[in-house]
Amino acid sequence: MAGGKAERKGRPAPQRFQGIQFQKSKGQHILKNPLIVQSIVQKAGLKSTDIVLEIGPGTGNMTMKLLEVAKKVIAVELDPRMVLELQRRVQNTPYVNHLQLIQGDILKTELPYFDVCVANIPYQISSPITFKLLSHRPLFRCAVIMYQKEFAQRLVAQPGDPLFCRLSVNTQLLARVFHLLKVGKNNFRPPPKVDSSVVRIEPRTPLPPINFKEWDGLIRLCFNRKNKTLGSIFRQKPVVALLEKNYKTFQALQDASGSKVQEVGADPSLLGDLAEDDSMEVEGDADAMEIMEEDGSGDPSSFKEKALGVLKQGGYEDKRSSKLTQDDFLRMLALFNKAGIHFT
Ligand SMILES: C[S@@+](CC[C@H](N)C(=O)[O-])C[C@H]1O[C@@H](n2cnc3c(N)ncnc32)[C@H](O)[C@@H]1O
Repeated sequence: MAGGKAERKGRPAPQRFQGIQFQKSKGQHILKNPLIVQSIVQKAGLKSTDIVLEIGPGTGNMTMKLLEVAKKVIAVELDPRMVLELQRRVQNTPYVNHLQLIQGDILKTELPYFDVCVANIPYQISSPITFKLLSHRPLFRCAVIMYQKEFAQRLVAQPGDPLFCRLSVNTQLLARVFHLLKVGKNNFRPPPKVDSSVVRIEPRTPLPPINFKEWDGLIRLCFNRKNKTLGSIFRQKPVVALLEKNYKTFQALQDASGSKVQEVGADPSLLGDLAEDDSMEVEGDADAMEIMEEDGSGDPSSFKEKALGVLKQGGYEDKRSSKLTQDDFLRMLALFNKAGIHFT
């Protein structure tokens, strides 16, 4: 049994399984409650024809259940000790030819074709793996993934929720997301410090025909200070300077080409960029920007007035990003781009 003897001198005994010591640096928290494993597999709604991608199978508690239902499981595991353990576990079972085990880092692995992804992932790769899946083509049917509870809450947060953020907007642009199940820390061995939640992700198809770099530029800017009005964000000197620079570059490109510059369409390879979980990188910190905010009494023909004019036209000037819907952001981006204002 994992853990072996009880605690020695107040230190928790090392957590082991079949001689394997679990490594926190690899997010190795094994799901030990069979009822939770069963519930996750059942909520994935698998068909007997499905190819399932499992990320981080570990010792294979979920893998064995997936093999009972799916046609094939492709499991990508970083730790060679876990790969050996899972190979040992599946051999001499009827499923041995239905499991393809790949040893490697899922973030560096070219994803194979799969219908459904089911995974209890290491939480440190939550954001990049979510966007890697969502930029994979052909699209999968759904993903049922265990995340740290707070991350899951941000994924599904709606406008007006305190946790509504750039992650919520970007994920929900690409997929419908549903909270399925809360999972307490004691269902894992060793127990992590945080609670967990299982989320279902269904990719949207087709995606809105927008340039994702432009989209992300706008969303970063808006969520840099999500509780400020958009009018106040677009009055900040560094923001005005950045947008004006983009504007001039775009105009120059148009002049040089002698025609309208082609907009980049909905290219899924650009989706990976949405994974970075920080806010807009306009030079200067938020407090400094407060001081640098323009007073609004400037030259009406200035670039700042042009940008504010777009906000007014759409009725956004007094709105806050924390309360805006996906459609609001899409409409705002279209208005800015129509006025020649760009975010990349
Ligand atoms: C939270 S454990 C889940 C284990 C098992 N699926 C379960 O539910 O009991 C995460 C697993 O992902 C593996 N892992 C960590 N980083 C990984 C990566 N970058 N690529 C693939 N697997 C990874 C760990 O070695 C570990 O086995």
